[in-house]
Amino acid sequence: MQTIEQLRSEIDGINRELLTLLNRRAALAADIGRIKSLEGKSQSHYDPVREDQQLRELEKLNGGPFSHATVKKIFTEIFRASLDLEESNDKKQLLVSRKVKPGDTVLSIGNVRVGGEVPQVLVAGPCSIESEEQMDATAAFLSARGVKILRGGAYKPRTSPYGFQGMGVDGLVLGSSVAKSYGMQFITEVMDTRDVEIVAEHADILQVGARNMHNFALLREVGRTRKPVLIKRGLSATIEEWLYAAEYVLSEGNSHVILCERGIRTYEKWTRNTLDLSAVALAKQETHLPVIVDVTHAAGRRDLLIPLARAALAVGADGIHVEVHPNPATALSDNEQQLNFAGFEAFNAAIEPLLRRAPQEVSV
Ligand SMILES: O=C(O)C(=O)C[C@]1(C(=O)O)C=C[C@@H](O)C=C1
Repeated sequence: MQTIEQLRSEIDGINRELLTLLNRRAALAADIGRIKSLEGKSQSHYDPVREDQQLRELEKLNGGPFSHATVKKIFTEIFRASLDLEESNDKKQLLVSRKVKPGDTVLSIGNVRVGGEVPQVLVAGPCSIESEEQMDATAAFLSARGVKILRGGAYKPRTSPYGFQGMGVDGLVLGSSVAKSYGMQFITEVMDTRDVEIVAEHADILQVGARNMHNFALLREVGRTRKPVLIKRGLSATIEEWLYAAEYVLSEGNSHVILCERGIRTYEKWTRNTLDLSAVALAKQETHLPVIVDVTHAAGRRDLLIPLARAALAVGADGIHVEVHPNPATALSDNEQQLNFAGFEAFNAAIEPLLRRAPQEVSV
C-alpha cells in the first residue's frame, strides 16, 4: 500500500504533465484562432460542432472512474479557456488586416497612385534589363500608352546558376535613369539583404520576388526602408504565409506594401503556374493593401494573358503586371512569355474597357 505522501507526489507529477499538455493544447487552439481570424469566416471563434465531436470521442474513450458528466464539465471548461485565449489574441490584430485599418491603403509613388478607388495601374517592362537601347525603346513605347510603372530585373533569380544573372548595379542605374527620363516609376527586384540599400537608392518600388517571399531577413530589411515594397506570393505559399510576409514589412514600420499574386505551383502543366484569383479576392477582403496580378508568370504563355488580366480586374485587382520586350525572341530570360509591342497593344486594348477611370475622365 502506498503512503499518502507517495500518492501525492505521483499526483504532483501528473499535475506537471497536465499543465504541459494543457498549455500545448492552448498553443494549438491559439494557432487555430489565428487562422480563423485571417480567414475572417466569422466574427466568433466558437464552434459547437467541433466541441460536440470532441465530447463524443471522449465519452467513447472514458474508462472512469470519472463519469462522462464530469469529463464533459472539465473539457467544457477547457474549451471556454481556449476560446477566451483565441479571442483575446484576436484583439492583437495583424497590421495588414482590415480589422486594424478598415479603409484601403492608397500608395502615392511619384505621379502614380495604387490601391483603393484610383484607376488600376499597369506595371510593364522586360523581364531583365539587358541594354540601354532595349530599356529606352520599351519605356518610350509604354509611357506613350499611359503605363506609369516600368519594371526590369537587374538581379535575376534564375533556376540555373549558369543562366543570365542580370546586370546588377549597372542595370539599376540604367533602369532608373530611363524611367526618370520618361516620367515613369521604376520597380526592380532585390534578392539579398546586402543589396537593399543600393537598390533602394535607384528604385522607386522594391520587389520581393516569389522565391524570396519566405526570406524573413530580407522582408525585415525592406521593412526598414520607407520605399514601397511589392511582395510576390511564393511559389507554394498559402495565402496566410503571403499575408504574414507583408506583416513582416509592416511590423518594421513600412506600410507601403503592394501584394502581388503570380500563380502558384500545382499539378497543372499546361500553364507555368495556376493563377489563384480567390487569393486576390481574399487579400482584398481581409487586408487594406493594394493587390496586383502578375499574369505573365501565372500563365507562362502569351495566349492567356488577356483573359487572365480581364478576370483579375473583374475580381478586384488594383493593377496588372505584364512583361514586355522589344524583341522577346532575343530576350536573355523568359522569352516564351514576354509580349512584343504589337502584343502589348492588343493586350492594352482588350483590358482597357475594364479599367476604372480617373474621376475627371468620367463623361456625364
Ligand atoms: O477547433 C477549433 O475550432 C478551436 O477553436 C479549438 C476549440 C478547442 O479548444 O478544442 C476551442 C473553441 C471552439 O469552440 C472549438 C474548439
